[in-house]
Amino acid sequence: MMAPQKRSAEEAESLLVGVRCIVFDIEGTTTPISFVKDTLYPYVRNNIEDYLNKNFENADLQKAIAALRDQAAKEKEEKVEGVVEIPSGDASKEDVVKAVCDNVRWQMDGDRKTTELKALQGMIWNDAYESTEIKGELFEDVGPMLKMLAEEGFQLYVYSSGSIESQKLLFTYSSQGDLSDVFAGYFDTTTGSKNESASYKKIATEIGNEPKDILFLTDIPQEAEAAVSAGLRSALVIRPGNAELTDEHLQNFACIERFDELYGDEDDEDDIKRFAGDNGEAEDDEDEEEEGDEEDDDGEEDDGEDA
Ligand SMILES: CSCCC(=O)C(=O)COP(=O)(O)O
Ligand SMILES: [Mg+2]
Repeated sequence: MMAPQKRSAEEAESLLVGVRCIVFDIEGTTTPISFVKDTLYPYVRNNIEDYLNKNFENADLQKAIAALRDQAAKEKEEKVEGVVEIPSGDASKEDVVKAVCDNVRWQMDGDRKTTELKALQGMIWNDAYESTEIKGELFEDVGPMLKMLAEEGFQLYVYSSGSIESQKLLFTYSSQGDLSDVFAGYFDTTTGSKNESASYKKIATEIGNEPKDILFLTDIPQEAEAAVSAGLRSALVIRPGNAELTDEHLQNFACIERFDELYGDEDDEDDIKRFAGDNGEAEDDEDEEEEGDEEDDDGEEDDGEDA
């Protein structure tokens, strides 16, 4: 196994030059996989039955159950092995609750990332976050770097398989305080699978930016490849507890271990701020003189109006 292509301050080029938007994956990127596997998922397993019994009449829960039922019926037709069906509305509450618990536990055993499963998980986590029984865990560089990037004018987004509701909960009730303000928007699998390039094209359209101006950060090479196929930039994030990357992935992608490595060497930092943060504000004279007739990465002369 090769050593990660770590970006030292002296030699690394910034990954942020020309970038306007940064899209963050959660599990393995902002948040330890262990938090998801050892805290969030067990909470669902341990509390699902209670949650269903207490909230059974709730309209949103009934919608989530109906979605799981439709998904299971479709997968039964497709002969998906082991699928647990959910009886229809005229079945007893007890039977429906049991089937939903079995279905959810079966899906979680396979770490499935289906929209239907993720929607119900998000609803169950709501109580845990609001009661502060759970706080969204983040790697220690995440909060400060998200705030700094947002202050510098980058538009920040989340794209995770977890439902948008659960993404908002994690960052609102995070171990580093309420970070929900730093994000301009959230995407989940209702936009499409994270392994498909079409999803990233949709995200670019929805946020109104050219794919080339968007950087996607993830721990999963297949997701990075899908983003790059859609014309986005992507870098792999290596965090403690993540799956090891192959030599090929380490060679093909920029890899970072912390978000401050996005900046590369310090000389680039002014250019990065100018591109991302200049929302039409004039540069001061000193900066303009220093820029001279530098060129942008698209080959055009830098007139300071990139952002
Ligand atoms: C949004 S927090 C819940 C994490 C989760 O359920 C999940 O599937 C995370 O997947 P990701 O796409 O962030 O790797
Ligand atoms: Mg991930």
